[in-house]
Amino acid sequence: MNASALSGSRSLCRNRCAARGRSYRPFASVPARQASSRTPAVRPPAAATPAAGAAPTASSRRSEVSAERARMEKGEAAAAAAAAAALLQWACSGWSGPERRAHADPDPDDGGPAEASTATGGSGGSGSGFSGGFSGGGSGPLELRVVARDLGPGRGRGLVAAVDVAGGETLLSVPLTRVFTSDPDSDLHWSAEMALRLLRARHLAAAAQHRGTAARGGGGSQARGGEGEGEGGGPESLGEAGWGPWIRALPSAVRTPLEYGEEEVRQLGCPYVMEEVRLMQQCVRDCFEVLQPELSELGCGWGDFLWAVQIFHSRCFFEPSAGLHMCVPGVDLANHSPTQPSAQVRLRHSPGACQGYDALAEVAEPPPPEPSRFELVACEEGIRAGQEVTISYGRWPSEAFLLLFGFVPAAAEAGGNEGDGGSGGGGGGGSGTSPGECLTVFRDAEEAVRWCVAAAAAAQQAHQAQQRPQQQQQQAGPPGEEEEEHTAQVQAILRAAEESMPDESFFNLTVTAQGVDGRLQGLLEVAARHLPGLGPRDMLLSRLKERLAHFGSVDGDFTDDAIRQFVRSKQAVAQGVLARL
Ligand SMILES: C[S@@+](CC[C@H](N)C(=O)[O-])C[C@H]1O[C@@H](n2cnc3c(N)ncnc32)[C@H](O)[C@@H]1O
Repeated sequence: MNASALSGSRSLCRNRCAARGRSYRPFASVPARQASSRTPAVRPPAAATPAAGAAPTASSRRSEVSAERARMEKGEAAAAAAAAAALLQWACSGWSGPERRAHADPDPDDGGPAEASTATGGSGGSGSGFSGGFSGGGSGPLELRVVARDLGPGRGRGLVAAVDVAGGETLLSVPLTRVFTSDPDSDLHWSAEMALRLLRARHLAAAAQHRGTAARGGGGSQARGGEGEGEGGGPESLGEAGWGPWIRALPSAVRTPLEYGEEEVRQLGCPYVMEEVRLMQQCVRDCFEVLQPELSELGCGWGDFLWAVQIFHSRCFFEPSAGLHMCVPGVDLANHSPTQPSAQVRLRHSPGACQGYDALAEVAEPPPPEPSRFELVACEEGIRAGQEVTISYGRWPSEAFLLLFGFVPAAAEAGGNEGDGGSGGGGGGGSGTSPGECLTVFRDAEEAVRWCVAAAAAAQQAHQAQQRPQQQQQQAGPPGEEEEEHTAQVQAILRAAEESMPDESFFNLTVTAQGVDGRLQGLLEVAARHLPGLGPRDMLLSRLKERLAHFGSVDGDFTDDAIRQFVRSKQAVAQGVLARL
């Protein structure tokens, strides 16, 4: 029996929607620590030396500094390009997929030509594409159909088709031995456990690289790896030190709300999300406290740990049947498209892992064992040369994107062609929101019903005050009595709601661009039957206006564009529903 595709993109979604704080708390609380800021991606330039005899003017100094900065950025970009190019070859170790080129040493530091050097046709685009690198284990480098390319601020690197690709063609195929996978038996929170292993691997890979460099007399390209890595060595032969090529291609900075200060958390506006962010931040601080002794031995501090945790939050797939988080070198360069992904991922298992393999082996020579592989495959429509290769990370509300990936899909991406600068609408979730976007109206049934009871009481009081101002003052009962009456009402409504919708869970009651969550609608109808004076529509209108007010204005002074995008997306949902009520 041949290899079989086990999972499509739907079940192998990027990460689990662990955006709900409850599922995120791994340990009992230990004392909090102050977050320190991450190392910036671009180091400040070294002091420039003024020309002999001339006192540097402010402007000459500025231009020297910016020239130095540009040189450093170019150097870093070239190193990043080489590392990403080497990564794709390393990741596809043992793949017999796209044909191999008879070996000619491609120059990974040379952006443009390097791209053409492994492509079988035109690159379909100019710019800083990177490919090439060392062999994945055969006689020459694989002629991959994709290259990694820097797509600019706000998107980072991505994968781009180097040639026209037919529908269903495999673009990358990574053995599971080179997939960094969570340990399901660990007592630690999944991302903390993976972070510790990543930092240990980084430490060991750097030491191995240093030894390799020293043995070669100090020469050699960084991207080509250290001791034993050069020709495709990986964790299967080198243990933890074998992850070097992947680690060197990881971004040096990742920014998710785990790095937000209190002011940025407040800018999010929504109390539910603010609470979620604070819970996640606390959880990661707690994990750091627990792991600090082991981290110190690796020479790692809070900044390193935070970086590693965010690497996994922003790059893992979640495989639900085994409950595993998987970070897949090379495939982790694919960006998200909410509506028009050009590729998808799947897991292929080795014949030995397939049902019927043993029976077949009795009657015929079985094929040689193959490791299970994680693959990136072009969608049916195929991909044009030069087009970005994107996948869907899943249909999540924007808080999930924000909390884990640190970005919120832009309205233009949600509704129209990516990068077309259009205003969105249609195609996605409507109103320029991405599919899966929703607005939490109430966290749960109890909060909803308490709110309805309070709103009905306030409406009744306002009405009475209008009718008989004096009498109303005299008739108000003692506060304790009123409280009891409200609690009894809340209980009665909750019981009635449970009876009318016995199979529903009432967690996270939402509205979307398409309409109102049926559970919320049902709950409001039950509440309205018990509370005189307010209909379900009045209650929803009033609560949505309240929720809209939480988000303030999108013209606010946001420090992170992801926050602006988040606020804009939530406002769009609320406004869309309000307009249709
Ligand atoms: C799996 S990585 C993809 C590769 C990444 N761009 C890089 O440079 O390494 C996920 C990260 O890419 C960025 N990203 C992915 N899709 C994006 C999109 N549609 N818009 C903006 N940023 C995106 C986000 O920073 C996200 O956390």
